[in-house]
Amino acid sequence: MDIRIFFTIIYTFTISLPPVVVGVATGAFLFSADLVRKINLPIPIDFVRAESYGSGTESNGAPTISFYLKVDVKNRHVILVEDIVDKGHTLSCVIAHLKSKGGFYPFIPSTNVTLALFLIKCPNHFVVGYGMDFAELYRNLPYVGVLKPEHYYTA
Ligand SMILES: O=P(O)(O)OC[C@H]1O[C@H](OP(=O)(O)OP(=O)(O)O)[C@H](O)[C@@H]1O
Repeated sequence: MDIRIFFTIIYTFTISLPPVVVGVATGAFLFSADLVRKINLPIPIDFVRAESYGSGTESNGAPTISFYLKVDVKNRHVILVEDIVDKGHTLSCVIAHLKSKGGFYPFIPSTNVTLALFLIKCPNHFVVGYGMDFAELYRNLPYVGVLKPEHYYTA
């Protein structure tokens, strides 16, 4: 059997396992919780922690990401759950890491990542609530709101 066909069969088999849900904490914790309760399968759920905004409203451009996944994502389909994408630094770091965990079958990455994003369209305002924060506050609001600039401008 051609080696590529062999690995494609293995890939098809492994990728047909139930997906692994990986939420990006902290912001995506409520969306992740709501999302997984709609999935009627015995699926593993885990989180990575990422932070680049600190207590301000601008990304520092270099997210601090802690990967302490308890779940093995190798050869699995990962549903990556994010609350919001702004500059995209966090997302690209996390995806690169997840893919590096999986290695490659010939020609095919063995860890597939699909993004489940909460805020797909967002006006150009600083939004909080439903997991999203300003200086660690407002995450528990049961809705998404716009933070008035007077709350974060000090000068
Ligand atoms: O596309 P980017 O510019 O990288 O920004 C998006 C990220 O910023 C926020 O996280 P934050 O750094 O505020 O940490 P938090 O999830 O703990 O609130 C948000 O939850 C995303 O993960």
